[in-house]
Amino acid sequence: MRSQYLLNTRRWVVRLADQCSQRASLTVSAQAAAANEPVTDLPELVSWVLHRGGRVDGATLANLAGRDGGSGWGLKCTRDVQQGHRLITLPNAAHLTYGANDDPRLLALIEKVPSELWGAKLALQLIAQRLQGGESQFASYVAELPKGFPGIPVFFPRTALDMIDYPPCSQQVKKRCKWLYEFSTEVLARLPGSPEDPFGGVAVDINALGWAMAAVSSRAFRTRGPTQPAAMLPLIDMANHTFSPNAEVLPLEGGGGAVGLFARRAITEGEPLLLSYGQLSNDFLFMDYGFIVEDNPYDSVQLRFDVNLLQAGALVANVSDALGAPLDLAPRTWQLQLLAELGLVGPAANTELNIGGGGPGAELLDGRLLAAARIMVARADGEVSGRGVERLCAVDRPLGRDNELAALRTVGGVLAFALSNFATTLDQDKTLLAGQPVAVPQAGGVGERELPPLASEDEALAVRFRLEKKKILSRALQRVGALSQAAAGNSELRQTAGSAAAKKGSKPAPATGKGFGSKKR
Ligand SMILES: C[S@@+](CC[C@H](N)C(=O)[O-])C[C@H]1O[C@@H](n2cnc3c(N)ncnc32)[C@H](O)[C@@H]1O
Repeated sequence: MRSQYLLNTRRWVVRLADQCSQRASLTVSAQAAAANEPVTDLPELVSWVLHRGGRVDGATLANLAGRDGGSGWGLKCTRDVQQGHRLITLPNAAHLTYGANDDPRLLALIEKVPSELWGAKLALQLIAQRLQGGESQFASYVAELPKGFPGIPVFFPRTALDMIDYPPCSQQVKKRCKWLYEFSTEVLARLPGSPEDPFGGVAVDINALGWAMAAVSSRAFRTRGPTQPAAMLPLIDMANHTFSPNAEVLPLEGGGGAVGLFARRAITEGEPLLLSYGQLSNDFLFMDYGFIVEDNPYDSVQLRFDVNLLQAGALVANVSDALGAPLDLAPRTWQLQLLAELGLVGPAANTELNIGGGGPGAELLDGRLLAAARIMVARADGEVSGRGVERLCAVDRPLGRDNELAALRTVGGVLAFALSNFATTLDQDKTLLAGQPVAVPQAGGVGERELPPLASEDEALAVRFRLEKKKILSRALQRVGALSQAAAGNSELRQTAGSAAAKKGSKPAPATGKGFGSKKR
């Protein structure tokens, strides 16, 4: 079956090109993505590694579907091994990468890809290897790569894409689709018949490029450092992800680029061999790997700072000034100066704020967000000036009782505002995931419309992704509540005269408009 597949490789890519000419966008390749046919003859991959000069000692491939921390195929330990044991050795010759020995036409094409899209560079090499079929030294490896990558949002149909409902991620998906479309139509489509063509006249279309990009983003390693080409590491790349891995990939000393998969601790026979793909947010896991981790300590909600965001938060939380009027956060010169010191305004400002994402046990609130609120609710610069950026950002070190209560209330309003920007609530998402429909307000606020039960795995993944964002915002709101209680009961905090006060007993008002930032990568 595998050799037949190899013979068909060229035709398979052409078939994707045919599909693309009939359809406009990448989302149409969902069918190809859904066809995540199980890889066949997996032990052959082990033979191939041995044939390429590698070693396998205590590891094998296994179908781990349903096991914790893994999906589909993975690696497992075949005997008890000690910490530091080398389970797989992969010499340089078994790494799928690119370099000076490759076809100059391929290297010239790779050069056309911007350096930050390192995965796309390697994807072009993967396509070249795929088109070589049985002549490629990596034929066995390439043939056993999944034919589709379900869960990766660039392959989602429109309905599932819309369900992500989190602009930093949706925008990033659109950006990726745009790049795939432009590179395939403006660069790849012009290659057949030209002297620059490294693909032997085969039309490589957006679906073929999308497949290769997904294969790379979900499997490649950067063992040679950030400035060197990435590599696919056959067999080792069958290891699934966890944040508490029992294995790790390390370069071999004096190994001329060879790498090994090592046991990080003693591992018993039958245990899955799990790597950490990195301390990644769900945005990265979702977009690059097609899965998310529940209660991921590295996941965050990204907000884009703007004084208007604080103003919206103050309005939502009914923060009033000393005279009881709604707080007006039009910044004064000294406030703008302090916001500039925080790096939140000005030409070189970094306005990205993150709620959560610092790792296990880390502070959920963004110190710069609280500092900005402390500055903006202060009525006189003496309340906040001269403290230094670090002190202003210290979440657990209020400057004064009234200032802190108003600042925390404003931050709570910002979080509630961010939550209100989702089309559904956290509980409604849980209902949807339980297979039930939910009723949500119509756009414009008049009447309700029913959201039907989720229709696909893609839709369920999109809803699980956004549910995790809502959980982070809810936890951050709880944290604000706890900090407010502590500040209110802290008798050592000096009352700061003239500062804005949080109006007690008032409920957050509904808000409209998006306060999310856009994902930069
Ligand atoms: C490097 S591959 C690992 C081998 C893969 N399981 C396979 O069958 O080819 C990475 C892919 O495995 C899956 N995966 C890895 N770790 C996972 C996890 N903790 N939860 C869900 N899926 C996971 C995802 O589909 C991901 O894109």
